[in-house]
Amino acid sequence: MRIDIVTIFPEYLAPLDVSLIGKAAAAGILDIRVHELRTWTHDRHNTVDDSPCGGGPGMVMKPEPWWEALTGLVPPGTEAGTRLIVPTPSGRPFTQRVAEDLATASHLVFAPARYEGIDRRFVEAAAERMPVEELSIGDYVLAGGEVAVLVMVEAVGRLLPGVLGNAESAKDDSFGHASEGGMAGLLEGPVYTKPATWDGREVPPVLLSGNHAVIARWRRDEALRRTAAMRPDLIEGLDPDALDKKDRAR
Ligand SMILES: N#Cc1c(-c2ccc3ccn(Cc4cccnc4)c3c2)n[nH]c1N
Repeated sequence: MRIDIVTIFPEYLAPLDVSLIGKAAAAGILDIRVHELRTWTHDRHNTVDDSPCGGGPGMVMKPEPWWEALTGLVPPGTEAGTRLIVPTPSGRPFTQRVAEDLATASHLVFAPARYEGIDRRFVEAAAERMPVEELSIGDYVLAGGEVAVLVMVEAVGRLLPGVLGNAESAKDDSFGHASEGGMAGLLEGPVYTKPATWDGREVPPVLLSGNHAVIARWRRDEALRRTAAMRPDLIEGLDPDALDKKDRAR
């Protein structure tokens, strides 16, 4: 997967060189390219913003540099397989299901804006050339879209074949599809490691029993318990077929 990120703060995306995503890029699974939006400006001050039409606070990002950037990165006629992602507080929720959908694309272009956002006409013009997703990572207000891009690239990148090692798997992710069984659709339950006793606190004996069926049952019970406590909305949304008889007996 090729990922292009256009921003006025390229240094904000430095974390993508680290850890899981950095290793995936080094392995060639991801081809991540970060671009400075001002590359596509032509005035002496490399202007990317202007005052909002109709008045109001702040500044709005001009459509021209974004359009030139998009056209430079995705020349007309080469849009097949490319999706434009625009982080915005007014977008539809970015969820695990959205991440799974984006993971099927061959090319993602991210447009993290600043100020009050990008002139609407850029999104409208882009949508005539390729699918555009306006996405929000949560119900809080950030100062720009770069943090959202870090979140989205990690959530999507980890789903690509070869990114997670054999020891880890996205199969049982929280928020995954409950219908796939396992913990999918539920929050993660508690995790423990050695020592068996720490601070006078014991690891639950079942985890030391070696009985994998009983351990799996205990873990599912704990996942259900945590989900009911922290995210009852997810319980309501679970596919009934994904709940087995013992779950229903809880
Ligand atoms: N995804 C996402 C986001 C953002 C977000 C994303 C892009 C931009 C670009 C500019 N701003 C600042 C801004 C603009 C308009 C009103 N209020 C604030 C952004 C915020 N905030 N919260 C989220 N969950």
